[in-house]
Amino acid sequence: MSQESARDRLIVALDFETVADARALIATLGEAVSFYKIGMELAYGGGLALAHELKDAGKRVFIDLKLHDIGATVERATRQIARMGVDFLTIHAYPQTMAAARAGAGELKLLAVTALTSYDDADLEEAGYAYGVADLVARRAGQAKAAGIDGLILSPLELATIRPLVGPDMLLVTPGVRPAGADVGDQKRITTPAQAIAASANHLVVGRPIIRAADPRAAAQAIVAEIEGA
Ligand SMILES: O=c1ccn([C@@H]2O[C@H](COP(=O)(O)O)[C@@H](O)[C@H]2O)c(=O)[nH]1
Repeated sequence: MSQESARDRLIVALDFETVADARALIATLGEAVSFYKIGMELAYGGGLALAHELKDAGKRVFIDLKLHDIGATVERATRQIARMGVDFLTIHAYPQTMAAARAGAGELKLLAVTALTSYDDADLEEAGYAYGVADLVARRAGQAKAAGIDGLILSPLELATIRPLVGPDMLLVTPGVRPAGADVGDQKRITTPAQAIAASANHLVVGRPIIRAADPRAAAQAIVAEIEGA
């Protein structure tokens, strides 16, 4: 059971083309949101600098760059990101990548991406994997724990089987979250916020259902209320 407040368990994905668009959303959300994710789209548009602004404003920051390269490069890139003083960084859950990131991370918390939430069994087979989603996520969860990784990115559908495997201290962070009736988009493995929290997610990552909502602040507050009531 997470000790964090419902508000602190929601991470809003700043999936915008420009820093100006991201700043406008952050201003709209105000105190309703305390934790933000900067992913590839915004990072490649100058958004990494926003991480410092967010930290200075007392927010928590998750850098979602899903590092994966030869070990030396991953270790050095992870060390650079750790110097930014952010809270979470994603890496792909390959053993070499996880070991290298661990070596560079210091106090920065690492989250290993097990199987993207836009993938189902057929997508994994097409990509050449010998495992379906359930087996691949379980295998990578075990490897991440052995590598001393702090947490996992997985879909809420895997929480019930993975939590007992990794124990209470591993951070389980789930994209693939949709309030009832929300547009699913390209996500394939989803639940509602309440279902994800009830299944032991520490944090939920939500993008479009908030950032593309007609009233993003109300959408975020509704998800925080759903987390609280779960
Ligand atoms: O497996 C993964 C890993 C990362 N993501 C990221 O989370 C958000 C989800 O956005 P929505 O708009 O709520 O679908 C997005 O930034 C992804 O890059 C993921 O969805 N699945």
